[in-house]
Amino acid sequence: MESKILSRDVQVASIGPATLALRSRTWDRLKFEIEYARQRGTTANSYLIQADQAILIDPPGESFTDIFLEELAQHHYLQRLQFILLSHVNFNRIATLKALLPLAPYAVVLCSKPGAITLRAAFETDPLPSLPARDEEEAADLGITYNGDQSFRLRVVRDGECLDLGEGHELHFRTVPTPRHPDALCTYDPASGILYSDKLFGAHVCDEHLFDEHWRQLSEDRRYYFDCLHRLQAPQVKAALAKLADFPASTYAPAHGPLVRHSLRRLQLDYQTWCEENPAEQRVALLFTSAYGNTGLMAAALGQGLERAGVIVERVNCEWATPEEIGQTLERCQGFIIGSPTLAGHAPVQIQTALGIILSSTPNTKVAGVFGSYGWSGEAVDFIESKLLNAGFPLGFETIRAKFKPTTEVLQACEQAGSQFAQALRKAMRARSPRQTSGETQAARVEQALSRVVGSLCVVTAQQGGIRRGFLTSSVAQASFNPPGLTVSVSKDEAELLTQPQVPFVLNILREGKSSLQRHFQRPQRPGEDRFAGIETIAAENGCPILQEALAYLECRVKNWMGCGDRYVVYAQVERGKVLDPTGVTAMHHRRT
Ligand SMILES: Cc1cc2nc3c(=O)[nH]c(=O)nc-3n(C[C@H](O)[C@H](O)[C@H](O)COP(=O)(O)O)c2cc1C
Repeated sequence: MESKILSRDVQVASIGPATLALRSRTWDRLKFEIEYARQRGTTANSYLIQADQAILIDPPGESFTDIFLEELAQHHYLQRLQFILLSHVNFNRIATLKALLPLAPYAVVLCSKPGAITLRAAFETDPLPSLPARDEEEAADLGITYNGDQSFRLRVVRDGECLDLGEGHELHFRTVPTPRHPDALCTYDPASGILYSDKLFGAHVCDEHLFDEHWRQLSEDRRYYFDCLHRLQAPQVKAALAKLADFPASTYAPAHGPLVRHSLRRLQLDYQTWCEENPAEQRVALLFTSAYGNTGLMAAALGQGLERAGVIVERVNCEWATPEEIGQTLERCQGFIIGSPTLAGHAPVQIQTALGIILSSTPNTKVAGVFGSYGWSGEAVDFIESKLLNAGFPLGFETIRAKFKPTTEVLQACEQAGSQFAQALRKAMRARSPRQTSGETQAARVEQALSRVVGSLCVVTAQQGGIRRGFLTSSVAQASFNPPGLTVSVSKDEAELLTQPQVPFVLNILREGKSSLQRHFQRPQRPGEDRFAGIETIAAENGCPILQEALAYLECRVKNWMGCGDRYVVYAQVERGKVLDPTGVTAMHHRRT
């Protein structure tokens, strides 16, 4: 708990024979880079192998230099450090290296050939402070082989090369160049079964978990990390995976986030799938007008964020575009963002025209976004947002409003919103392209076609013998209007709860973006478990729990049911109900078949 109060620390733990992980942690967003936009903090992972010879793998960047070196010195006599491996070279890391080398004067720096070019250039422009004098006698006392060379020692590691540290730690190096890190190296240690995977298999997440026993909770962060870092270099990542496949690794030790041990095979398969994914073009229409340039500045920042996340942006200044051009652009794009100033209490007429086109001819499956600058009342943005929400468009980011000229913070928020929008778009596109089932049987075709029927995600909550129960369902449909009634399809286990006349229950309709509730109620209830521990609820008038984070709820009473195949269909009448979050969007379940 205490570590959450500290903004930075170094977590140290043994992860294998003679092997320590030193994770420099920050709970803050480390940098203003798109990959940190989920704001889950990050860890810069370093590793220390203390065999006959000692190697430090990947010292962290300069935000951690002092705390890291202080901690490292607690675990190793730095004079005796023989190797420092840089899996890739960046300027941040060089700062720590420059502080470390005078403390570890006998250490040889290892990196790939392209890494050595960067390193030499950095040391030429900003030379290393002179290292303490070294001599063979002192080296011998320390148990180090030393050839008397007084200069900074750099050794280029080639693909396939090995380095024997003793005690079975014979490191195997593989170069894994990508456009973003042309100098990247991965290293396998057979003594521990650890593959030091650098930028592969990581996540920008900071918490107490050293390993990935909570891997299900990491899936979105891992995917986000992949999308930000690797999506645009998928062919090179695929080649890297093939190169590393020979190593029988039992643990991946990445540069960021938890080490991968419990979900190693799963993450391997995920990476292979993500690399294979048809990089379907993602195109967003950025529609705006700007009388004095303020909304225009916001549009520029949003466009930048979208493009950095790999999305094609079609910018349309509605002042100059014809309605046909606007319509055609919207048709080509899977999402749109609309920005407007407020002038005399309204959006300018050109924006009203664009909005009319959207509302009359754009399917509400497209992801939308709203932004704009205003002076005092800002009606235009509110108006556009409410029209889009009422029409059922999902919003890819929370609407952004700037008072007059946007500040640097607002522009940063716009750029970040661009990347968030790209993620929402990707998610929506994935949901709309279900995985093919294998084979071309009639049953497979039926399953695929049936999966196109989507339902809102709901949690049914009820009480049985004083015990509160709840389960997730997406098989809900309105069945009657007067009186209002609905049907829920339930499994045979769940039917026990609802197949009784007049039994009350609450249907909690979930909100898009609240996947924690979904995950919670997805897993089966364990005997004796309080299903609602840690979940905020209030009691409905019928006595059943209402989930406070739901989008809306309906208090229902069972009237009838029938067995249908492997399920029961329950008909219930709705007695009361309320929308809890008028601006939220209903969460939908798109089946993966
Ligand atoms: C003629 C005029 C009328 C305006 N009317 C409103 C208004 O009714 N409500 C409001 O919040 N801002 C109003 N504003 C302020 C603008 O919305 C604000 O200056 C905004 O930054 C303009 O954005 P732009 O630079 O993208 O055109 C008005 C500005 C002008 C010049």
